[in-house]
Amino acid sequence: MSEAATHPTAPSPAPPPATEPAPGLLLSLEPLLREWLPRQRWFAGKGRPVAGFSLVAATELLPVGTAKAGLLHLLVRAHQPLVPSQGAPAHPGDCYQLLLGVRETLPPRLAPALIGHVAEGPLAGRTVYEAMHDPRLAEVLLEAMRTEAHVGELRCGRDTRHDIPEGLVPRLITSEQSNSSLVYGDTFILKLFRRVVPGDNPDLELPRELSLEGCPRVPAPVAWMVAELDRGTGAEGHHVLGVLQPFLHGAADGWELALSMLAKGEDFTAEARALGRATAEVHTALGRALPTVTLGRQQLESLVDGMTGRLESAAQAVPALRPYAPGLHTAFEALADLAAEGRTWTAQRIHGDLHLGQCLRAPSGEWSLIDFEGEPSKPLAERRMPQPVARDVAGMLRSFDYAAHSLQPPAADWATACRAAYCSGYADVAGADPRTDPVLLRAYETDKAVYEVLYEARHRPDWLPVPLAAVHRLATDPNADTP
Ligand SMILES: Nc1ncnc2c1ncn2[C@@H]1O[C@H](COP(=O)(O)OP(=O)(O)O)[C@@H](O)[C@H]1O
Ligand SMILES: O=P(O)(O)O[C@H]1O[C@H](CO)[C@@H](O[C@H]2O[C@H](CO)[C@@H](O)[C@H](O)[C@H]2O)[C@H](O)[C@H]1O
Repeated sequence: MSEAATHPTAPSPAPPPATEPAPGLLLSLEPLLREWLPRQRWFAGKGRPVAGFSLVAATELLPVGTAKAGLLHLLVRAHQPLVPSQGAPAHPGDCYQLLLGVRETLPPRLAPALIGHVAEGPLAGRTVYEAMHDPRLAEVLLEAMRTEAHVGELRCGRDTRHDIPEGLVPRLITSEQSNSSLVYGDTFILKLFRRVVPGDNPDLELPRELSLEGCPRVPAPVAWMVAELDRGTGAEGHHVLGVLQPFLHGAADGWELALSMLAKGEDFTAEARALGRATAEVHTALGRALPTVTLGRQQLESLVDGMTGRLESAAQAVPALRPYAPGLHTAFEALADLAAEGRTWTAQRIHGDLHLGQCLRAPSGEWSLIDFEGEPSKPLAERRMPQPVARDVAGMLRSFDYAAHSLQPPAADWATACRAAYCSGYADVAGADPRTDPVLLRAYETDKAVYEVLYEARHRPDWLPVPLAAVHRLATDPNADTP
């Protein structure tokens, strides 16, 4: 550990025994949350008004009364009626993890973290802010994991094979994220999940399994924080709140790397091939570690029904997709035809949302895959189901196409070469080339492109032409995107 990576002053404050936050706490915070929460990038309920909040769990990690800076850990449910005008029943609402700092006054360096000033209730007169911006409070989280603290309903655990040094200096990473991550001394990264659901989060479950399998392609979880909630909280059960893993210092994000090499006219096929190998290594290890199943006719019919349903609802939501729907259906029908002929496929646990942005290349040139949460909008049970590996392969193939669209006109030959190299790399390790199963691959690429149309229409309308171009090809020429 380098000198610069350790804290020069006092040791981190240990989390105290649990204390019950004062009654009326949520009521006093509600006006601030109502204004602040919907503006956060990770807020999943955008576009639907928040009718109110309920407190699922509250833990004082540092007392808010006495210390200079208090730390409150809250799980808060945001209630959002689906169709308020029609008086529809209230949506149960998503549960969010909030880490709030509480001070008398906020020093200027923490101004960007401000949530607001509390007018009444137990915190009246105090300033509430995002605790992760405050190194003093971020240290408390690492210390809780280092000491395997149990505080209220919060439980920290760790893999004792890894040392967690004291006093690593924290910093919040600022990239666009669905969650929030803190880097400690360039040694560890702690991902704090924002929208939390009961059950095993695959972003902890799968990297742990891969680590036990000795698969080096995924950073192994070093520690974790969970909440064990009792009945009566409206969210009983086990909730994964955060995962600490080694920080791959100096690693390049696959998406950024692909764009920069493409812009410079540099060949990316060697990287694409290495990515194919890395994907296959992860799949092979997951296939060994966790159960695999055979998808027979019935399961394939329900797979095809899911794809068809997603296409129909995306076409409802995005008019530009409608002209292509009949052509896209043929991709799913072809899969249904194979199933009707008695063809079966193996399914296993996979990454579930693989694209170039989920791949990190270390300075050594080794690739790692991160972010095993799956598509966050899907229910947890669905994300944890075994699926054909072709789904991850299709995600990566779509990503090469996205990257090619960073140039105008799009670098179609670049994408074709990368897609082929990726499949070859995959075959080197897995022994089976994804291209030998074109019907399944086309069905998954079509499903992903349809998902992307909806995603871009909702989040980045300027990007909509990228998946729409793919949809056009996939709908009009079944062989157009064959790698
Ligand atoms: N182990 C790691 N080492 C270095 N950087 C990482 C690591 N894990 C994540 N990151 C960085 O953090 C960003 C967000 O991580 P990710 O797991 O994708 O979070 P989210 O689910 O919030 O999008 C990544 O794009 C990457 O740049
Ligand atoms: O960030 P997440 O992992 O939650 O994924 C979502 O956002 C991605 C964009 O950030 C989106 O990916 C799409 O755009 C990427 C380029 O920005 C491209 O590499 C991917 O292939 C493409 O699907 C992803 O679909 C969405 O779930």
